Amino acid sequence: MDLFESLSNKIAGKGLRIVFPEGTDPRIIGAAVRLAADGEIKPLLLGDATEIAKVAAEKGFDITKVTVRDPKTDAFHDEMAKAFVERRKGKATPEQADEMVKDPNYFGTMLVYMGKADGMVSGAVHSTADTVRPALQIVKTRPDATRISGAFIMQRGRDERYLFADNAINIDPNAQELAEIAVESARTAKLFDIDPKVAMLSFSTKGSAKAPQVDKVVEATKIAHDLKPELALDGELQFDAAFVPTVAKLKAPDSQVAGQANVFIFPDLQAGNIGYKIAQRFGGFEAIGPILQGLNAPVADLSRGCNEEDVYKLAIITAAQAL
Ligand SMILES: CC(C)(COP(=O)(O)OP(=O)(O)OC[C@H]1O[C@@H](n2cnc3c(N)ncnc32)[C@H](O)[C@@H]1OP(=O)(O)O)[C@@H](O)C(=O)NCCC(=O)NCCS
Ligand SMILES: CC(=O)OP(=O)(O)O
Repeated sequence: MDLFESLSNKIAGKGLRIVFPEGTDPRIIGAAVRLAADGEIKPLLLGDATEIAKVAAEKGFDITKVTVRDPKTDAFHDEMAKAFVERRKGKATPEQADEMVKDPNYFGTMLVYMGKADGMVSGAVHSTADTVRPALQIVKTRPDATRISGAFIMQRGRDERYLFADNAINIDPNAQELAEIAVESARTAKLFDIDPKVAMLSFSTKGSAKAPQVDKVVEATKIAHDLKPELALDGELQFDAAFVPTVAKLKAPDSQVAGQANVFIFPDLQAGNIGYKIAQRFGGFEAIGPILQGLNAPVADLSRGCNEEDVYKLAIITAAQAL
């Protein structure tokens, strides 16, 4: 079954509410209208109602089934500002909170934190830092996770599907952080029907190069094995050794993962972000994400280069993460 058919079946009838802080963007409005028409997700657009109605009319969207709220004038503002101050525990004054929750990304994140929305999708207009900072500060990590990272489902056709991480958050993770990203990515992969075989990527395969950057990946591989001994995970592997069976036989003949990997862990964000965009733009892969993993509640950060279809699909994934 197609991934989105399967996810749509999972969320059907649950009435999950997804908030979109960038309510005046035509890609967001278009996706929200489609989701409302499907009836499986209740979309909530944030922004000035007149402005949203104007953009919708210009693009020919019927927004009658979509709820709109304006963070600048919302009746819930005072209650939210109070909850924000409590959550930030001395890191925000009431005056700061008063202004901050008028920001759509903070308002949307607070709705998720306060249980008024099941998930949030933003980032079509805002940078990743501005999109995810509220989630890092307010929603925070799950009790059993220590780091938040960003994964992409990379899909080509109906059946070819991989997970890449971290492509969005941790700029230069140390070995411990990289190991935790790998373990968390395996967990995310299962959500999307991928039986994880995790490759810890490097420019070296099994000692073929020597450098501190390689040592970090070797160390991360050891830590990840200790964290989850039962997980099929190996490193350090170059991408060809991880992915191509004939190359794996030459470069890493004893590996149970080389040549068969489907979860690819990049050593840092330079490699991860560049890597996914190359697969997307040269390789014809659909890049769905970044899906934030390790958070207490689902918040997703779109790439600013996204289209309406990307928004629609990431909303379905975000709703599925809320189950
Ligand atoms: C995500 C990012 C914005 C966070 O950095 P920041 O805004 O400087 O955040 P801070 O260090 O001030 O931390 C803010 C809060 O988030 C928490 N935090 C930061 N990174 C975290 C992580 N990876 N996991 C869990 N919590 C994290 C901090 O502990 C802090 O919590 P506190 O305020 O309650 O003490 C930053 O790592 C970043 O810019 N990453 C790259 C994003 C990017 O451009 N990606 C490419 C495009 S997708
Ligand atoms: C994930 C990502 O690279 O986001 P953006 O393109 O918005 O920087």
